Amino acid sequence: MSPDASAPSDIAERTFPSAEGATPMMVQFLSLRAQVPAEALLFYRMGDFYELFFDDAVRAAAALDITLTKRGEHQGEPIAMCGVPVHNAQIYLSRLIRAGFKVAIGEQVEDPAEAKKRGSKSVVERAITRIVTPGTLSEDDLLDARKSNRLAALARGVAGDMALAFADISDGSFGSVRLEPGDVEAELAALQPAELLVLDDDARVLAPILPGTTITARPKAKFEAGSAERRLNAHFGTLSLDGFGDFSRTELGALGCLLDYLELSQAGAAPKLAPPRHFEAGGWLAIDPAARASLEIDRTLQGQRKGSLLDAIDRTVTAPGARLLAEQLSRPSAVRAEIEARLDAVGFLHEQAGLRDSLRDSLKSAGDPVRALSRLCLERGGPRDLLALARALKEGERINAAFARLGHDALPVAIQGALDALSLAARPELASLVDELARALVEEPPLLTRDGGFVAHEWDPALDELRTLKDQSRRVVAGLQKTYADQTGISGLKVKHNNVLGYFIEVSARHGEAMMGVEPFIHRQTMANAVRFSTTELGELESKIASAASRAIALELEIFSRFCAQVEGLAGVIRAAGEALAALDVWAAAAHWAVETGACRPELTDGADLFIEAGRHPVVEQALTRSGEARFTPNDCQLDADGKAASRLLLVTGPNMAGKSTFLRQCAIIVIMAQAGLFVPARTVRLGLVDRLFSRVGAADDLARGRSTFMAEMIETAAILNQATPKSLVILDEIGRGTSTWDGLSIAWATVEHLHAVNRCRALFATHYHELTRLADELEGTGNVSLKAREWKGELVFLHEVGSGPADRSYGVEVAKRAGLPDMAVRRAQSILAKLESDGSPAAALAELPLFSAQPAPAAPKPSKALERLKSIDPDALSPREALEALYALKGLVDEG
Ligand SMILES: Nc1ncnc2c1ncn2[C@@H]1O[C@H](COP(=O)(O)OP(=O)(O)OP(=O)(O)O)[C@@H](O)[C@H]1O
Repeated sequence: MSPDASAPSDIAERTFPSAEGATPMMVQFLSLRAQVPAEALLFYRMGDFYELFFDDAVRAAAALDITLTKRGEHQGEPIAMCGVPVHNAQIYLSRLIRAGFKVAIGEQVEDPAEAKKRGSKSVVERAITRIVTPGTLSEDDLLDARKSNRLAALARGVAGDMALAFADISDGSFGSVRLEPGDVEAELAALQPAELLVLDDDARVLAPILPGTTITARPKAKFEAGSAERRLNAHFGTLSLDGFGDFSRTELGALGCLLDYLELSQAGAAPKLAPPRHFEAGGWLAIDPAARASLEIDRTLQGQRKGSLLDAIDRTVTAPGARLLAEQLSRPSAVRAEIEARLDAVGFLHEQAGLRDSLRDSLKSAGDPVRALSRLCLERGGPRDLLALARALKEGERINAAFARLGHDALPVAIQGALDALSLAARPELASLVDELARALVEEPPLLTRDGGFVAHEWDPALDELRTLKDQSRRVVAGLQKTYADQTGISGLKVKHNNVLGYFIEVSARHGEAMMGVEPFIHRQTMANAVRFSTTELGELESKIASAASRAIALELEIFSRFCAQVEGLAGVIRAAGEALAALDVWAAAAHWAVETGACRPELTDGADLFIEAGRHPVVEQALTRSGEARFTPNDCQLDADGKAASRLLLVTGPNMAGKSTFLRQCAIIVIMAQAGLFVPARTVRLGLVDRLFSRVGAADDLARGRSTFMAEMIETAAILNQATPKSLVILDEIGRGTSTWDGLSIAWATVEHLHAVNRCRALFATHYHELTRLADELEGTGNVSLKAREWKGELVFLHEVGSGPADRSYGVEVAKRAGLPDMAVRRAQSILAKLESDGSPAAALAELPLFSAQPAPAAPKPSKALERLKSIDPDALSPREALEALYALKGLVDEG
């Protein structure tokens, strides 16, 4: 969601009043306020509420649509205030975060009773325990289960180099990559961070082009490599980071800045991250932002997941699997061995239907162990997280056993690696943790540790004893009801409990009188219809029960933290197991989808070819199947950048609506899916790996950056011509539409020539300029294909079939007619087209009258008899009498009409 209007960029400029003349509580508030970044709102805990004051209150009330009130005065002005209840603060937090706010939490860190001991006016101690920002979330209800939530940092090196670091504290991943300045946009588009840390200047440039990302400016010092290195070493307990990878100084700066921000946001308790991974630049298929958007890989042009490629092919059954698939699709690999390894895994599961189904069944119970692990390491987890870990690891073991039963001695390496990561037999410490957790926790533990009740019976004798004591005392209390009833002879006497009186005896008002002053009853309360008493015995039992309960809770909490410590100690292997489950889910899902849709394994080569036989567009095909309107027509594509086996560049022509864009997009999507390690929607595909994918399909304004459609198109075309290499794939659709015909044709022409002669890359170029098709005769390695259409009984029928050779004509006017253009306009278009086609130049057509004057001229009125007669009269030749007669005759003719 884009930031709300009330989450303004000017928020950093805010100031709060000085503490002069403030009440002690306001002094504390203002001092906490000064500790948090200006742009964050402060949730100040007061009992059961988080209160907001001053400007924070005004902004939060507007964003949350809650009542803005006042609380006292400060420096003669009323203090604006609003608040949210603590018990459902998460809902408000999530709304504020989604609206682009950051929220600092000022918690009470002292028991109010302790504060009272210092004097009745003393203020409860409070501290900032966390700053919640879009990139630093770990709570389930603040996160999208099927989407990663990344924090990224972009650093600039002294030598002009750049680096991007990224982390997801919800799963602990952490890494960085070096970047060329020209790659920044593509990299950010692939990563889609929830929050990006940058230097001030970059914030201004990047904010308009990353609408879904919160941009947070950080001071230059935070990117400094030396202190970053020290910070990283301290976090990982290492002396050098060399063991993790070959990081540049700029990468270290980015990693350090990111870690510093995490520490700030978690108030010092930095989450346990996985050791940083260094990613090689060039290890991925770079997809330029325009291509990513127009191919609708993980969201449509309208920003929705539904209708995207990811949505159409996602058959994962776990949230971590869904996140991994999204990640692999948005960042396909360019390393052949890596892709082949994934394809081997998918291929194996493609063949093993039974195993695949049982694997998918098992995975359904595996949950989201990596996010549970992160919450536990952040001390934000609960008993359900512990249980989730144990269940996932147990499921992993079952999966391992299922593969072992099959007795395959040659499993694909990737699958074997995942199974090894899941093997508990190889990790006795983990195995015993899983076993202990399964025994220690109840079947359905509560969400929070706070109230206890999650440790199973018979796990800890001391806990059982306390629980027995509590239960026994309760039974004794229940027994006392009968004793007291017998003693007083009041059968309606009840022993009840509430938080004020604890256990008490309640009798009706009528009986109450009789019990007054009678031993052992002590009068406590007289109500309208009832009287309440206590006894010393009940009081003693009460405190016995209470102390047993609080000791039991303390013991449960101790057991919980012991487990947490064990989990943290094994975080690395647990994370690896969680990642293995996610990977298995993706492979099984890809295989499942491939069987469902008849997809094939792509053959990868080191060449520069792209041979697609019977390729399909998975999203368009799915839409057609669902609507039942038509069947998708598969199409072939043959490209070879070396120009040996096929053309390097294909000009694609054909009528509007014939399927040109679909054809172009499906070729790009097949490349993306293949390099993501997935089976592809085609009969066969042979693909020489692509290093960069560019596409300009469909016109869109870039109003955020003040660019018209034509300007945006030209900037993107310039980027393509400047960057495409012989290993790239370029998809261009109707370049040069948004300007005059001759300008457009010239630009399109020059673009084709440049791609052919300079970039020498594989390219598909769809155009309506038929003049361009002649280039195929001039330029070696350039060919024509077209989408076929037929006229049948005066109607245009699209075959959606790609055939060789250029299109004979464009049928644009017929398409306009089908779209419902008024008849008059259609007829006029037909006549202009006929003129243009016969004269070859617009001049003749332009010489004609514009549209509405072109209607047939009204027939000239028939000359009237009276007029003809009048014309024939020569007045000088008439006598006065003859003139009078002529006048009568004329009048007669006029009257006749
Ligand atoms: N191969 C196909 N099989 C079946 N239907 C198809 C196929 N390709 C396209 N279509 C249908 O035709 C519609 C138009 O396709 P597309 O947008 O690709 O046409 P186009 O030639 O690019 O049109 P324009 O030149 O107007 O942009 C699609 O929405 C789809 O419903």
